Amino acid sequence: MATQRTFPARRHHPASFLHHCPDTDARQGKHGTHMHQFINGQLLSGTSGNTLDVINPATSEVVETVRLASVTDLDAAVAAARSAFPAWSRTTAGERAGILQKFARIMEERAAEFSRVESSQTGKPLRLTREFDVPGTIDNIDFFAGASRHLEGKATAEYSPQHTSSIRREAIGVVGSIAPWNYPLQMAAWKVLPAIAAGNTIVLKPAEITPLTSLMFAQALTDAGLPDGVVNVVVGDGASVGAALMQHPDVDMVSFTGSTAIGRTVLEAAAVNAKRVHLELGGKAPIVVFDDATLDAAVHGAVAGSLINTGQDCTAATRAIVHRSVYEEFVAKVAERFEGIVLGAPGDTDADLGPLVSFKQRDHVAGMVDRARGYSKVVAGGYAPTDGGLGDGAFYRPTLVVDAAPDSEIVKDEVFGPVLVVLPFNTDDEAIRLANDTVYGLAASAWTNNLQRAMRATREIKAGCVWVNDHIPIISEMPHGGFKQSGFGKDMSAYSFEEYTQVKHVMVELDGVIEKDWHRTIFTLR
Ligand SMILES: NC(=O)c1ccc[n+]([C@@H]2O[C@H](COP(=O)([O-])OP(=O)(O)OC[C@H]3O[C@@H](n4cnc5c(N)ncnc54)[C@H](O)[C@@H]3O)[C@@H](O)[C@H]2O)c1
Ligand SMILES: C[N+](C)(C)CC=O
Repeated sequence: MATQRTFPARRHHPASFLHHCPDTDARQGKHGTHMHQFINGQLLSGTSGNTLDVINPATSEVVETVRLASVTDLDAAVAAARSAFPAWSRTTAGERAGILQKFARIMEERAAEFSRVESSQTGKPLRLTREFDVPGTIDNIDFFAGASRHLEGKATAEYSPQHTSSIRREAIGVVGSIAPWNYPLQMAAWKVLPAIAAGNTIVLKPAEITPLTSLMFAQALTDAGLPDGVVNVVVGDGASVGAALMQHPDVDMVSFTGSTAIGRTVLEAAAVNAKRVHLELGGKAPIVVFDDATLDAAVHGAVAGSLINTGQDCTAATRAIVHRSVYEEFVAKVAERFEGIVLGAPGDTDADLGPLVSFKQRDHVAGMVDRARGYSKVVAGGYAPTDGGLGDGAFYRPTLVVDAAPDSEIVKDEVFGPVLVVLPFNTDDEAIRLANDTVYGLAASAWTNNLQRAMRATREIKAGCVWVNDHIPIISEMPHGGFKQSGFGKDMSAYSFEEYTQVKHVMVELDGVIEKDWHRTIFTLR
């Protein structure tokens, strides 16, 4: 199934899931539905009194207007999840798998709709959502349907002569999850699926600017037979509703994907009640190109790996660390390919790349590039295009930066946009040192035809994933997650499933005696 997860060799319709809603008249707002909370199996309106427009960043059109959740809405969602937990956690693995299998088939039927809505709320090319986001999500659902039936533990046995010990792997309870805006559908899937497959219930807060496919996802799960309250989606802002979810006394585990800065606050909040924490944070992935690499393959990998999802990918190639003997050629070839990249709106079939998710994100990217001009050289891109109708969107040209010092902002900090910086190296030791010269450790790649070099890179680069001669592919069976300040815990794979369970040791005394041997050894019971 590797093909459906790899980056594909790229006009907007307003998002709509109105036909899933029970009461059209009550729900309609100027730009569509106002029912953007999914609590206890019902689509509801948020009660905070604040609204937020979901905007297609390719066109600046308003897709939907969301009435944001209040903390009271959040409390209702947590209460629904709490009350659904006893029954859901006692379902058999086979029952949970059956619902997930049905859900996967529903998602297949609605794939075009999911792809369209995902593109409209993020500006992503339909090519990307059709070939990557939606099929990847369906494969994930099928994976976790299977994983739910593979509870693992050590063998039951008499490790003490008087007792039989066995392992139970149990659900944790109510999970509070927070997701970012870069892959809204996939992130919802990565949070929800392992949690419910293991028998937990969940309250998910998607990024408030891209909530639509998370709501559709929850609704489709209900259509597949998921009981009310098992999955709840609350659309509210991070500082109030997000923080309240992480601190909620009735939430047993928190799972957060987003920036390292907010991740730290999540960790602090979880410490108060000693909650289990799962953090998937930022990245600054190196792509290390040795002198024996097939250079054109490395150039392709650098272009696709840095520009996927307009660079808004936590594993995106951001720092090309290139042997000095091939450095000039590498820079020239990447710059040429960057210049050839076509930008466009989701439905533009010629387009390779969409816009940034918002004008705010574009300004952040442009600000970092503008500051970098003061200490480095921008050899491709570095501006927001206005020709060909792109002026209405948050577009930014693929940007290549050279001659930056290893400790400069553009090399050290996460840009989260279509920007690649290239650094030269002379020795293998220097390459590995530069690759590890970051607080992040999410992903990395090494490009070489020398087996020993490849093996050294996979062993010595401190990252949760090291690719050899590729950069970006992910697969449901294998874990995704960081080292260092990229967080801890794994998404996807059996590792993720296990994180949403807790291991219980059950020890049964076998002989039925009142005074046990160990009592006599350490007590004189009188
Ligand atoms: N490691 C991974 O798997 C992974 C995947 C995708 C994105 N990311 C990271 O996410 C970041 C980009 O996403 P972003 O800008 O949405 O990140 P962000 O940290 O600003 O926001 C992420 C989520 O946290 C919420 N939030 C904001 N303030 C909060 C608070 N005080 N308490 C609780 N929740 C709060 C937001 O509403 C949003 O839903 C990048 O750093 C990227 O690397 C990591
Ligand atoms: C989800 N993933 C791994 C595709 C990219 C993270 O931002």
